[in-house]
Amino acid sequence: MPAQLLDGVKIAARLTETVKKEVETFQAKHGVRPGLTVIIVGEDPASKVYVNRKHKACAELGIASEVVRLPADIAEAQLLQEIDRLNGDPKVNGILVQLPVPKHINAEKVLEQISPKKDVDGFHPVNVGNLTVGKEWLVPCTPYGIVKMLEISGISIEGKQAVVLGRSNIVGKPMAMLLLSRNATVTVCHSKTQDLASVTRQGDIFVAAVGKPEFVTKDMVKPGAAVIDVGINRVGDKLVGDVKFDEVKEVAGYITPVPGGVGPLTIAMLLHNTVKAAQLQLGDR
Ligand SMILES: Nc1nc(=O)c2c([nH]1)NC[C@@H]1CN(c3ccc(C(=O)N[C@@H](CCC(=O)O)C(=O)O)cc3)C=[N+]21
Repeated sequence: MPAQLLDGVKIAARLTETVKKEVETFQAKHGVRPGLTVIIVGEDPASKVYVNRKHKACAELGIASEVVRLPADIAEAQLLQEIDRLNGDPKVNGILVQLPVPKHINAEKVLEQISPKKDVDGFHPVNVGNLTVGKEWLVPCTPYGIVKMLEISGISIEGKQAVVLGRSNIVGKPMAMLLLSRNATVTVCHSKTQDLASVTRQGDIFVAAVGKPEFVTKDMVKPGAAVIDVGINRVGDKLVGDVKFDEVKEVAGYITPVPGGVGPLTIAMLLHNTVKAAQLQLGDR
């Protein structure tokens, strides 16, 4: 029997409904709307698409959103200065610097410049540390969205074997932390893992976040597993995930499509984090 499809658009809409109520409560209490500023450096066309999506999603919810567009050749020091300005602006509750940034800019330094209370990506070392000690404060949007999707879909995590393929700071590592704190037995595997398929086949929950188009084949998947595809790879004019969807759906129990899976959840959790950041700054939490 083919896998049940996990519909990210539908689940994101549900999550967004909740955020909308949080925005209304916040506004009633404080008389202002939560505000998000996205900084985009240079002209990457894919980045533009994401940034427009975020902007639109904010508008629908009553979150004030601004986009700061900076030239690709901006000096690092100037970008850091711009972040400082936003750190000090009380109307700005969330700051997101769209990644990747041009090569002459040190991304790590940029992320560390953002005030941890405004770090809606959850990438600042303070927030990484919080997550690691079990304080879920501002949690990276993609893995957080995946946990919400599992919960809403009735896929239990506790006691399960969870396999995370990929160890990025953005997805793999925080994903592992979230699953671990929900009492899964977590394995993180990657490009240097020996006999990879025998490892990934252990996963009742299998999160693929390697950034290689259709890398995960059916022999790598445990029958009945929940397969979560984080990949967004442009192949020609097509968007494909890290999972070979057509064959893996025949063995998996649940599977997310690309597009329409994890991507929309990422946006929903960004909105959630923006409200949460605003609440933190105004002492609601
Ligand atoms: N600081 C930072 N934070 C990010 O969260 C961040 C980033 N930089 N840089 C780029 C990636 C990518 N990302 C996506 C978000 C939503 C979709 C999304 O909604 N995708 C739709 C459709 C995508 C399409 O049609 O192009 C889907 O999967 O159904 C995709 C990708 C956030 N990122």
